[in-house]
Amino acid sequence: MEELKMKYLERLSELYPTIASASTEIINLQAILHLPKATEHFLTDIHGEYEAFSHVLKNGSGSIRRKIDDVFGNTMSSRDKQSLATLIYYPTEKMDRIRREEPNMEDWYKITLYRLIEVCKRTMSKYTRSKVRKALPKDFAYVIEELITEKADVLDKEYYYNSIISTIIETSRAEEFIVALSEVIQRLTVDHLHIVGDIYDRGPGPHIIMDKLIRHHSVDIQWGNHDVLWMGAAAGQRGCIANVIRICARYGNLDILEDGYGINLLPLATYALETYADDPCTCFALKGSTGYTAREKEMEVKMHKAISIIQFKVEGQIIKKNPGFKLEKRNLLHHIDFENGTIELDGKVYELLDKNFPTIDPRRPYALTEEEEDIMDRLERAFLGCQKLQEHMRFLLNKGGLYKVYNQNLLYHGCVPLNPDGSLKSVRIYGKVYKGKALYEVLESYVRKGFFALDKKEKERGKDMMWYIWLHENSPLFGKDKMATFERYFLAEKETHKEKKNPYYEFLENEEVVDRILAEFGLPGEGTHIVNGHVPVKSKAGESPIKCQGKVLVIDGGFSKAYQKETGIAGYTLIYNSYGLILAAHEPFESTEAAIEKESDIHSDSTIVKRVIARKTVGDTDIGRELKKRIEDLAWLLESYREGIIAEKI
Ligand SMILES: O=P(O)(O)OC[C@H]1O[C@](O)(COP(=O)(O)O)[C@@H](O)[C@@H]1O
Ligand SMILES: [Mn+2]
Repeated sequence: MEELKMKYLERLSELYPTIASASTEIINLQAILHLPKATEHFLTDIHGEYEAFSHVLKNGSGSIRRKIDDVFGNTMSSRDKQSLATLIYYPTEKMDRIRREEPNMEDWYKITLYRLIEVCKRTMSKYTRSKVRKALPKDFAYVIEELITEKADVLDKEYYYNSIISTIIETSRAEEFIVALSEVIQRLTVDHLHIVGDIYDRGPGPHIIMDKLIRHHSVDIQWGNHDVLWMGAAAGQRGCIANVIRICARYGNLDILEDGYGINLLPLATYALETYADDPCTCFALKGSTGYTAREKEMEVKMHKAISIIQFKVEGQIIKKNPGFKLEKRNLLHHIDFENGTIELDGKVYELLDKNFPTIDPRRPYALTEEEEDIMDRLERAFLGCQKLQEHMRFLLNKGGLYKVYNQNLLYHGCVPLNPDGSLKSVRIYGKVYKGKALYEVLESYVRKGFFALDKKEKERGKDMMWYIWLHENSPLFGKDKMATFERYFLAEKETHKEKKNPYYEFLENEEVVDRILAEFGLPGEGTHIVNGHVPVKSKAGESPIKCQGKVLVIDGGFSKAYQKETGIAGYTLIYNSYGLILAAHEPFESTEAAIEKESDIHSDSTIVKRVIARKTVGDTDIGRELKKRIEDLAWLLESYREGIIAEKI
């Protein structure tokens, strides 16, 4: 036998030193292969909406409610079922309310514990004992296991069971126990979470979402253009920093930076107040600014204008530094006629809605003033030095990437850039040409270089590449011909605001093109899907998230409040369980408060995208494939023991 093989066999025999231990492991693994496939959830374009996000995580996009229905059927009223569901989502808060109204808490504890244990049993039924054990809270692990496993050798099961429950109540541990059970149910309902990009921007709590994701037991993230923008900012790329601040200002969310990340915006605020003292900055009105005083609003509007102008200048510099990006056309400041307050674009003269540019020198329009330079300098240091932001970005780097292939599904945020004829578009990145998967891979490598490269030039390239990914026509995460930020602020003519999508979006119903993309990423054949976010699905206008007979699922349903008037719903969750693919469309989420008080849930309207003929098992998944390989190796070890090639190690 080859030396290497023998070495491997020896190593394996250290782990499974006897015939008995190797065969037991084979039996265990075989058993796992036959368990139903664990549930995966896919969420996308969360855009800082942490309350809705957290609710969807808690309710498993309706999965917990479905479990309650399965367990109790008609034996429980719909109201009671909803109460039980709310308790599972928000156990502490719900019990605070119940205590105020319930005359007999002891009775309530008994009934509730009984019900929770039943739901718990159902939730755990498809996992191995060892997996369940790992999910159990330390304090209650033993008791929960006693309660959820059938005790064949205990004669009076009911008595045994009741006495455990009574002891829990007598020792005043009922509420803690209820919280523990609820959390286990939540935890095991969603086994794995996929985030298909855009955690950041528009909504108020991306940093809270990141904290939650970091604590989540099993998650992967495909970066969205907004996430990469924040990554670029955290790496100190000035174009990204300016955009991040501008978007926070636009949505009245500067406190994400100030309170959430502790980034000092005072230099920018003072500068904006001075520079635009008498300027109403009407073009820079805020999109969401509830809870602001008039003075606060005034200040934010001025900051919004100040950082936007800085952004246009800084971007001009990046474009000049990187001629390979071919973005000269997007440099617009030098087309402004500052005397007349107009701009010439493609031979046409437009009147500017705002004519006050005290900080732009018409001879050197892209040069920062001394003060602006100083502000950017400080901001750069603040972003680079913010520990929490760096931690969040490190998490994105570790758990994420630009795309993922998982259980026969291809996940990415935006698109695969295509030519008008549907073929893969070739894109030049720092002098070399890439397309399809290779394009994704080179871009991802540059993102990582932007953080980790030792070579200064490569690191700089990596940083600029993050800005490129944010807004470039050839970026798979952006996929539109231009980002019309300048036009949207300064021009009334709507046609100039138009951002034309890459041909990719026209081919979503074209099976040949879709199959080609899937094959490009190593997924030829049946039973594969593309899961895509980024472009809000206008379900109100009759658009369906299910494209190409279910091969493509575009699941950006507008968690972002700003987009709900277009989409008509509050986001989608795709659920992939052992029975197939289900798409849940959520109705707008009012508030956590209402969810607890009124027991209102995100109404999840579910569509079955695909029902499998035979229930999917672990054996059908990526993990299953790995387990099968392990079984093969173990069988080889076993044979080697039996054939005398290797000795047992007892
Ligand atoms: O509506 P807002 O916040 O002004 O943002 C508009 C900009 O956001 C983008 O839609 C990008 O954000 P998304 O990735 O969420 O689509 C740009 O194409 C557009 O210029
Ligand atoms: Mn996006």
